[in-house]
Amino acid sequence: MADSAQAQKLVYLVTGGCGFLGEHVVRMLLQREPRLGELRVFDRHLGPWLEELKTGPVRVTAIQGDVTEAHEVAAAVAGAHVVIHTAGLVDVFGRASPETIHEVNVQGTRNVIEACVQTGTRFLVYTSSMEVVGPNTKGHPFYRGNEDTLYEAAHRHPYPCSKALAERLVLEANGREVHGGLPLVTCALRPTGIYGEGHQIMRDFYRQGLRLGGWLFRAIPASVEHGRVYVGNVAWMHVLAARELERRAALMGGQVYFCYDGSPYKSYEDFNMEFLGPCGLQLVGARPLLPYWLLVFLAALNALLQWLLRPLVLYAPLLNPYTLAVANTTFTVSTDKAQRHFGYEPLFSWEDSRTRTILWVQAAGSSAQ
Ligand SMILES: NC(=O)c1ccc[n+]([C@@H]2O[C@H](COP(=O)([O-])OP(=O)(O)OC[C@H]3O[C@@H](n4cnc5c(N)ncnc54)[C@H](O)[C@@H]3O)[C@@H](O)[C@H]2O)c1
Ligand SMILES: CC(C)CCC[C@@H](C)[C@H]1CC[C@H]2[C@@H]3[C@H](O)C=C4C[C@@H](O)CC[C@]4(C)[C@H]3CC[C@]12C
Repeated sequence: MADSAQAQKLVYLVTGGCGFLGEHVVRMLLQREPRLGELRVFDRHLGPWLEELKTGPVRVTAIQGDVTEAHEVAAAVAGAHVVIHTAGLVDVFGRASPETIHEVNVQGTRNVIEACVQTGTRFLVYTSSMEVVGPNTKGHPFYRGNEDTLYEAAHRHPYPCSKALAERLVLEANGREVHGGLPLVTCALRPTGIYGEGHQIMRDFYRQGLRLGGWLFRAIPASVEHGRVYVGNVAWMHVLAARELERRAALMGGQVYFCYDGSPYKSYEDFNMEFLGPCGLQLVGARPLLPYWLLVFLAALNALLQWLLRPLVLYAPLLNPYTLAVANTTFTVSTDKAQRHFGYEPLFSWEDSRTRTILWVQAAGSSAQ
């Protein structure tokens, strides 16, 4: 990645490249990264859609592997110029054990860093999460905050704990000497709640609404703002950050950036209705139908049932004390740090993001996608 080699073709590795965000990053790199020479897609579960990408001008290499296996990660990283590490176990519902979440998100990230150091890969972009900051368990609002806003980050749930630890590892690795003697340059991107094509929870809400005859019932006050960002813009920010890390190493190295775009500030449910409404669903109630104390009780009951039933069956409903706290606490960002540091501007307008998501929900809701 030197000035004299403008035309040099680069090898990129995307871990978790077959996930919701990962697929968008992969496709975005192929569309928008002119210096891409080879794209390695590393995932535990490879998607069949990768096959169609192999016929294009850029060499696409699919690698089935596990980030918790250091030797598999090292083999995939060897010879790559840039790593975008987006693989992670996203579980706030109690499907996986805390140990497994830690293993994938923390040890997996450690393996990626060590692989970069051992093999001489210098540029690492990590997909972190807003949950590294909050919402915290005390329900403190984070109202249109930025990367410098003071906030009491108090983590107890395994998922945000693991993302916070992994992010710290990535940031602390900035400046480490990699094989060949040059410094590693890292940064972390913190998306809020991502939506868009491939968003399984949105699809689940749509199907649930259809089952209930087209109705969804308000649970959270409309005044609680929940930050959301379109997946295409999150992918674009990853591509830009990866591209600019060398030229702006001194500025960007060791930095965190919230992922943002022009998506409106709304409650979780009102935001979902931007897509589910045009698909024929209605949200009943200007106010929550159930009192909050009852939701707290139901969430606690779900947690108890999950624990009691665990030896027999996995019971993992959407509502639990943690998801209720996240949905019921204002957490929105307003920042221009990524714009100032590496020229990020959203690629997709809100109207475009909305239209693309509606078309996907309509198609996904009626198929077994
Ligand atoms: N979805 C969101 O709203 C959101 C918000 C902020 C941050 N994030 C972060 O973005 C990243 C991607 O999330 P997503 O929503 O696309 O989730 P996802 O589950 O759709 O994608 C994660 C991918 O990682 C892969 N993976 C999991 N464990 C692996 C392992 N041990 N080895 C190799 N690959 C493995 C999965 O197979 C999957 O393809 C995660 O790091 C997540 O923490 C997501
Ligand atoms: C009506 C509610 C009580 C129903 C519960 C909704 C709940 C499942 C939703 C609300 C907020 C969602 C999280 C939020 O968008 C941000 C993230 C960050 C990311 O790193 C992982 C996903 C996650 C936790 C979303 C999961 C689903 C949540 C909790």
